[in-house]
Amino acid sequence: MEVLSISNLNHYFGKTSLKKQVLFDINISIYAGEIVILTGPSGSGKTTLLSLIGALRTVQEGSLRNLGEELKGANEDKLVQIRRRIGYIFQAHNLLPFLTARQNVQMSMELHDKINYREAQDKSEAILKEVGLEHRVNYYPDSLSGGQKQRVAIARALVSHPKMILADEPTAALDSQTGRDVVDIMQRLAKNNGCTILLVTHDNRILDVADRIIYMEDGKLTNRS
Ligand SMILES: Nc1ncnc2c1ncn2[C@@H]1O[C@H](COP(=O)(O)OP(=O)(O)OP(=O)(O)O)[C@@H](O)[C@H]1O
Repeated sequence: MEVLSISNLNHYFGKTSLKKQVLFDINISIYAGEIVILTGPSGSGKTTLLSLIGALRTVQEGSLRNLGEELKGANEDKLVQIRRRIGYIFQAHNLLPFLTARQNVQMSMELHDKINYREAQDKSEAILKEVGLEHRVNYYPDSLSGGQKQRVAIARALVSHPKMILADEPTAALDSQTGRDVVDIMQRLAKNNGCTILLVTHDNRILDVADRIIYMEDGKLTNRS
């Protein structure tokens, strides 16, 4: 089943004479449960494409259907609904420093779902255990290592069982073993939940987790696998 379908997508930054095209005629389909890595040189447009897919930026030209909804021309309400069905993991994990690991995970559930406090607490603790942080549930981000923070971010992205995970350089700040552990956890949890992962990375050490690798250069896609 197709979860993402992009056709003839173009994107521009700036206006009038400063207008610069950064994405050129992007066409891509991604299927349920696939792990796809998007890689390519710095400045080639990967983050721009990921943010369009994640409904974080307005689609200007072409068609982008994600999770059954057309994002081109979608109103803010629809964009919000789509964002709720996506888990985001970024290089800077964006944990709130004044909340513990559990509270960071739990808060995302309380924002998303109609769920009572006790249930949210249990689910948050269960997913932190799954990422190997059962001993760090009540720690604040400042007292966690980089890899542990990134695992909290993964737990937070996955706790609501999103159909899609979008990850931008999730291992960039990590040493190679920790980076490896983090993607292995993402892969395992996503496979268990039937979730699709689109991961932007420069990190050659993690390319093997992908079912498919898509290469981007100068705003264009080339399929090398
Ligand atoms: N808000 C913006 N305004 C103007 N130009 C932008 C903006 N964001 C990105 N760009 C330009 O768009 C192009 C693509 O940037 P993008 O961040 O998508 O590339 P990337 O492949 O993700 O790079 P990196 O791997 O370094 O993160 C670059 O030329 C960049 O300078």
